Amino acid sequence: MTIEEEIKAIQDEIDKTQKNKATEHHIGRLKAKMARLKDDLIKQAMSKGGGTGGYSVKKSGDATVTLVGFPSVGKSTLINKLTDARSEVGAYEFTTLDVVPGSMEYRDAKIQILDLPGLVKGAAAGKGRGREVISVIRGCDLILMILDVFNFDHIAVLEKELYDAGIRINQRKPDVTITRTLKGGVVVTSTVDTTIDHETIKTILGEYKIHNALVNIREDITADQLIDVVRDNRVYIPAVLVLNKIDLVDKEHLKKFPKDAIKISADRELNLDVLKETIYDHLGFINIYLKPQGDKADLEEPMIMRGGATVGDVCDRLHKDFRRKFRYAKVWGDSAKHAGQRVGVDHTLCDGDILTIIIQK
Ligand SMILES: Nc1nc2c(ncn2[C@@H]2O[C@H](COP(=O)(O)OP(=O)(O)OP(=O)(O)O)[C@@H](O)[C@H]2O)c(=O)[nH]1
Ligand SMILES: [K+]
Ligand SMILES: [Mg+2]
Repeated sequence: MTIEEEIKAIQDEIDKTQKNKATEHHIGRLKAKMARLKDDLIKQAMSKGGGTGGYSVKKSGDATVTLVGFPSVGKSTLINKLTDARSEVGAYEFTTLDVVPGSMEYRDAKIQILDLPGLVKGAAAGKGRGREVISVIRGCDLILMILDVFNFDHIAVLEKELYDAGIRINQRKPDVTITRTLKGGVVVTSTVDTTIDHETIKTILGEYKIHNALVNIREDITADQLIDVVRDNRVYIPAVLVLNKIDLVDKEHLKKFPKDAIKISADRELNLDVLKETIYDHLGFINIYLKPQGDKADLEEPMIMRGGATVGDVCDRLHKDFRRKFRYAKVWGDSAKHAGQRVGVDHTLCDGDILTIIIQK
């Protein structure tokens, strides 16, 4: 049996198993097996490429957004309208074979957008340079899932490919920690009621050969989410649904699509301003004002960071040596307990904070 066939066999077994308390732990074991096989598949696909032919994409700007979709949904047409890029457009599939970067300036932010080759079914397992495309997607800050009015049902395939590649869209990392221990078995503590029972948790960990660990659960999670925590190679990225080519259908027909999809025509430039605003909002930028020691803060030109950024992130942005040479920082603003609070690299900043960084000379 090939890995694909094994995965299929396990999926069939999960599908035909009645879901109830008595079978929960059997299903948990099957899911863990399947997750492991999918990881094998990804590894296999990567080694086949021999490590060559990967796209080298230099990140630039304040954040990176990728255009993800099936061939010919209009990704290249869109990047040409949103940025300074000139990516080839064609009425045939796989016009784009490379990653094409563009830069969009919006409000005070410089946003990098990457046009990608079309993703197809089986991409996560390496089809159509799928692995290379996926590794670019894994590194981005926001995914635009591009669909067109003719093939909206492709959404399920896109979601599955991203999922199989370890990309979790519009999810937070579960608030669960697993700490390996030398003995004592698997001990589960939880601060909330959990839907999966402790036996199932142990079974799933056992599938990954974890027989001694402290599992601390602070949020109710599914078996699949527990597997994600065990695997620890998942990325959590926000995504926005974009429906292109709306110029080709009438208003009545458009009502059939989900409300939260941004409906555009890249070619006719319909609704692109709404899309830009949505991109900006989803990236959750914050402004940080730098204040050199003993001097006034620069209130004219804030530094644009992503929400959740730490003092260390600001150091990295300023200079490659800043984190190494860092001594301490002082903060004024919403993140500070008091004006001028002394903080370390792990301190999380808020929008509007004023920051002084002190480094070794
Ligand atoms: N009517 C209409 N056609 C569009 C629109 N956007 C793109 N197209 C057409 O759709 C076809 C495919 O566009 P591309 O921009 O090459 O699509 P792509 O997603 O980059 O395709 P690949 O690179 O092959 O994956 C071209 O013929 C475009 O002119 C749109 O908003 N409306
Ligand atoms: K095309
Ligand atoms: Mg293209």
